[in-house]
Amino acid sequence: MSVEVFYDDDADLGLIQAKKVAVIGYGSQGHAHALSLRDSGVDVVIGLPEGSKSRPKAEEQGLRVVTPAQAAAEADVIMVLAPDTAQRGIYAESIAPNLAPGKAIFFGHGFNIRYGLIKPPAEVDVAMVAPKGPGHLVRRQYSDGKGVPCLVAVEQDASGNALALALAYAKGIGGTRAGAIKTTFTEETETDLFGEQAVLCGGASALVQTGFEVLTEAGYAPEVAYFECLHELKLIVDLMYEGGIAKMRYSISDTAEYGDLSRGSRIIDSRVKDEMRKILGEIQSGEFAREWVAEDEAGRPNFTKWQAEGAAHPIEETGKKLRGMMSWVDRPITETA
Ligand SMILES: NC(=O)C1=CN([C@@H]2O[C@H](COP(=O)(O)OP(=O)(O)OC[C@H]3O[C@@H](n4cnc5c(N)ncnc54)[C@H](OP(=O)(O)O)[C@@H]3O)[C@@H](O)[C@H]2O)C=CC1
Ligand SMILES: CC[C@](O)(C(C)=O)C(=O)O
Ligand SMILES: [Mg+2]
Ligand SMILES: [Mg+2]
Repeated sequence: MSVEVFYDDDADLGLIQAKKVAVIGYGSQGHAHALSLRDSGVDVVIGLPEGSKSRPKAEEQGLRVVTPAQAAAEADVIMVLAPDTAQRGIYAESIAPNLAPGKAIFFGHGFNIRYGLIKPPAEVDVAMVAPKGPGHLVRRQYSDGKGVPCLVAVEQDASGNALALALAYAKGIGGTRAGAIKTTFTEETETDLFGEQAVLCGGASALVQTGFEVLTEAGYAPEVAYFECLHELKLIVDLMYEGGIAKMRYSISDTAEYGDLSRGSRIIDSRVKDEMRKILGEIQSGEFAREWVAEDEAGRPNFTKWQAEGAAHPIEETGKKLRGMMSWVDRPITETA
């Protein structure tokens, strides 16, 4: 393997325990990083605006909450875990005035650095610790004594110790239990955006919805269509996760495997591959980033419309009804402690 992977023994937790860490934002990633760092013996302060709805939650969970500016002023390491579109404004208003030589600014995703929306001064370390999974799973895995693999990257090494500090941070959230892979801000940003748009979120959601539509429009029961197109996807993906596509194909019937081998490439055909390449091009050129920043600045008209359309899709109503009957779906991933 050509990538460098670091585990617990390669990381010195003492490096991050010796620093004060400000976590800016307390959402999916923010709560996971802050609680796990605290449980790893790190001095953590949360930075949130006065009116933030995340404030009571962080305080109930025993964390000290101050404004982003105060947190940035107090801390040696500032981890920015606010929404990507909010980070540029938070940086200009609250972080930049509180940076000083010897401090470090960390990110959970490289978007703002990769697209030049944030340009930290040369005297500070700039690094990334990006878990390869949703924040609620990051916290749950840490609490269960495990970890979610993460990517680490250094954009600017003013101290000469930025990678060691990033690895210490990764250890504090359980990342080096599973493995921390060294990468760059560019590679993390472009692959993360591609993965979520073409495969994991955009691709998978469209595949599931379209399959459900084809079955129900042909007169099959929505409940049966839901099982075939959504529910069983987890069971199939669990097998892929455990042992790759080969293990999934080993476990399914010969009939399913023949259908997979003979029909799959008719669904994901060369037109789909060309479209994936186009999407990657928009990410690499910065076109997607410009579009998303403009959409956010305009008050997210398309985002809101598409979100509402997705929520109103008939598969959601069917799923809500069916999940209520499934006693084994009893611990939502978004429930963490
Ligand atoms: N979601 C995930 O699992 C993953 C996210 N990432 C990256 O992590 C970062 C955070 O994303 P995510 O956890 O999804 O974010 P969320 O949307 O879940 O949470 C954002 C948090 O930031 C707070 N916030 C909003 N505006 C400000 C502000 N002006 N100043 C300070 N805090 C603010 C929000 O508070 P309020 O509740 O008041 O809105 C909320 O607590 C992003 O860079 C993202 O790309 C990386 C890997 C996976
Ligand atoms: C797949 C979506 C993701 O990239 C993630 C959980 O890793 C995100 O930005 O939320
Ligand atoms: Mg991701
Ligand atoms: Mg992402």
